[in-house]
Amino acid sequence: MTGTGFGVQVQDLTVRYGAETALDQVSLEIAPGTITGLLGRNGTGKTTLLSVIAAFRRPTSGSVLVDGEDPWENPRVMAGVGLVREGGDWLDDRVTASLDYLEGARPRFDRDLAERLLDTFQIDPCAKRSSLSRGQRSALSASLGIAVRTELTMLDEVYLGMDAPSRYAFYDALLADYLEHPRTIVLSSHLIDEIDKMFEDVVILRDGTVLLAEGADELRSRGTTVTGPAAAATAFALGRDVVGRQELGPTLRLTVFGDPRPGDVAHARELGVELGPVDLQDLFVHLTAQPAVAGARSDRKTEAPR
Ligand SMILES: Nc1ncnc2c1ncn2[C@@H]1O[C@H](COP(=O)(O)OP(=O)(O)OP(=O)(O)O)[C@@H](O)[C@H]1O
Repeated sequence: MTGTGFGVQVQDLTVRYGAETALDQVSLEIAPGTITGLLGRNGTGKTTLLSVIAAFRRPTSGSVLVDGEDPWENPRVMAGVGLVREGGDWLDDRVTASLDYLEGARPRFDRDLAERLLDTFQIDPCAKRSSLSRGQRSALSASLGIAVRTELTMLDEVYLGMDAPSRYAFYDALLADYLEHPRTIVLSSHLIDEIDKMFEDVVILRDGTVLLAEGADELRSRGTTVTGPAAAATAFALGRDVVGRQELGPTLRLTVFGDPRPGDVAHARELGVELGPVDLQDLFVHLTAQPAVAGARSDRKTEAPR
């Protein structure tokens, strides 16, 4: 699903807050019409990056292009860019006033959808945002973030305050609307296991730099789970980078990181172990816990949209 929505090119982007360097020479690309997971541990620069892309903040140096143009004071581009944060501080206090505002200001805003989502999350449109619980404020922000349908929609950990049923309702609603109305979506998070199936591309930030930027499937293919009798699984994993271990009675499941090797399938069959796919969450924890990873790319080359 590509070609609809705004693409983003970030080149050598540095942002400093006084002596603190939040982003250091970051280069990456977000293809139009994709869902990208922007991942990183706390304080790695995710919000700062999204704020610069949304033109809330000027970079210290480097450049950002959204749909081919500098977004700063650019009404055409900004009309198609939405950055949604958890607390809904971008919204009016009265929910209906936010709906009225978005209807006037954002041509693609779907009020019916917004009202249906508010109903799903049991939010009274006549309520005041300040009277809602934290989870309801998150759900309000997330609902309007979906319904606004900006060509580039960035959701910055918007679902953190929501309980599990609400989060799953949000993921379902976002995916359904994305399939019907393709656009570019960036989801920032450090909680990955619930949403990793949605990502087509993944950017992982670490200490203000790009640790890795690639297709989610490509990243997943760099890890394998090995399941079988403990001795056999251990024999298969010998000399490999083991990043996860789970004992299930006499059975052992190991998660190994690294590109598959020729002969792996035959070797697994000989040993009587099963090879399977890996969770992005496991790889994320491994990659971001370590000082350096061989093979991780420090930037993302320009790619034709897939
Ligand atoms: N307004 C600010 N003034 C000074 N330092 C800041 C400011 N905003 C962010 N920082 C610092 O910049 C770095 C990156 O912060 P940022 O909020 O972008 O990270 P994040 O990845 O979004 O974190 P989290 O997952 O915790 O929300 C952190 O070290 C943070 O302390």
